[in-house]
Amino acid sequence: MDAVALWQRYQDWLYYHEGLEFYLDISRMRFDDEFVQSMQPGFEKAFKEMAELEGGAIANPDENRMVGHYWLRDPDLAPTPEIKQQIVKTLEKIEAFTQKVHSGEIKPPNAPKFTDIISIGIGGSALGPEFVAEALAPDFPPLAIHFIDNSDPAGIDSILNKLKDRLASTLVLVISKSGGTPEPRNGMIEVQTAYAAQNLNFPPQAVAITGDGSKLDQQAKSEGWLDTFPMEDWVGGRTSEMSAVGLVPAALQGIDIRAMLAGAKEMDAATRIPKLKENPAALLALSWYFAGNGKGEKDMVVLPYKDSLLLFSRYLQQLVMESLGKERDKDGNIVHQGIAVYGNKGSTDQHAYVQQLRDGVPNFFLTFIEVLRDRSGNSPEIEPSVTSGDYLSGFLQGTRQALYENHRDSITVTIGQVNPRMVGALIALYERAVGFYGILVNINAYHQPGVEAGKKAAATILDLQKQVLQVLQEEGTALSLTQLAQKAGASDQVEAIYKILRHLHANHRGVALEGNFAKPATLMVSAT
Ligand SMILES: O=P(O)(O)OC[C@H]1O[C@](O)(CO)[C@@H](O)[C@@H]1O
Repeated sequence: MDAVALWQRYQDWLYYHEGLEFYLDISRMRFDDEFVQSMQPGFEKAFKEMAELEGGAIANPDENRMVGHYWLRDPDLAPTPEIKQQIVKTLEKIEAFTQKVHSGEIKPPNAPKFTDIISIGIGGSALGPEFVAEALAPDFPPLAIHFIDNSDPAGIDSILNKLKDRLASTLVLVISKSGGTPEPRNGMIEVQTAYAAQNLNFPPQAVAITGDGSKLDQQAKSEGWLDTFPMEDWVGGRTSEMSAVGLVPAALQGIDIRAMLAGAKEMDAATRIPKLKENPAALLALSWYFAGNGKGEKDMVVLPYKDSLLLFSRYLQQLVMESLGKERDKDGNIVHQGIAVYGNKGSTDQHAYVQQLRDGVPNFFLTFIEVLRDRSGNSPEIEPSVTSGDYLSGFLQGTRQALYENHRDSITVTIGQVNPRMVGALIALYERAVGFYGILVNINAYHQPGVEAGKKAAATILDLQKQVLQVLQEEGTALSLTQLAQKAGASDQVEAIYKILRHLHANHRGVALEGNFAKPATLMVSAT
């Protein structure tokens, strides 16, 4: 297609939302009218099912749950007055709590005000708050946030060391919908231990955000924690940014959560329109389907040309891959669905992997995210009539063009600026696009059965570790790995036992390994 035809295609397919100052350009996806026609029945179904979901249908049948993240930003849509009340009350409670923390009315026992937050959570209980903090937190927030989103002792130390002198004024948010996920539980215990080491009383500085009646909820209530906020049963982890999970940390950092909710509500309204060309989420889902042939054959590379949106691709990774990455469709057929997502930011990534994108294996499509406003205030000129922002903008256009010329398709999302309203809108846009795509490919986008397998296997390893340690202590003599496995009743688990022992040995955990480490079968193990 020549430049004139492309310009026409751009205009034919441009979606623009005036209220949000939001543009979606899918003109550089090479679908034709016949493809669009063929997708119409799928979209009819998607619009209908999405309306049912918003109306309170059990859209996650495996877990017998409603899917209600859309109600969080428009409580009038909630299917019952009780749910509506719950949403409104939680929001008011978050605002009242935040105001009191900021004013010092709610304060830690040994300091005049809270200065910092440690937010402990993983997956959907971390990625949204992390993305939003990076995108929107002011340079000097009322409370500075630090995330523990893993069970890595060195990572936890790094945060605790930085906060050593400020633990007395640090508020701890423990975020877990289930209240039983091991990583946040471990993080919480590590932080509690650090508080105890400084003779600080943990409960008056701790807040739980969790499902009603969960283990964490019970603990917070029985120990008299500072407060608890609910995570509703009908909100999934990866769509929880606009629930207390995302709103509490955002509000505490001074981010305008009402604006985030308003932006999401506006985008929800736009993506509720049952017409493909007038619905930006449907246009995204159409493009994803086209790119990967409805089978995820191409990866989604997300490249925001704005530093503050760095974590958007990481956030989308969970939203898209945990939602769409499914072995079976809704009829039980094996389909192995999904779309792989990666990316960081432009133009930075142009000097990392864009070489391969341009010239290498064509197994992806791109999503450029362009932000029109360069900065608040004026820019100095780097060269006559050229600013750094002009360069960034030029790099985006240039890369889009160079990739297209080499048959690499792309979507471009353009927004006026990165502010709470727009971040809310972007989250809402992708939540809906994922929902539509899930319906198009007939999978349940709201469960995550695959994650359970890894969790169960990890629990088995930890049980095996306990068994092995017990045998070693009882034996009191050096054993080969095979002997130890036999005595532990796990003859088929020699490799797992070897890895457990190697880790314990490296950490001086009462286990000595001797022999040739290049030939693990020769190793002898004893208790120290
Ligand atoms: O909030 P929770 O219950 O601790 O779960 C954390 C994450 O773990 C998962 O259940 C599985 O990874 C995610 O869906 C969820 O966001």
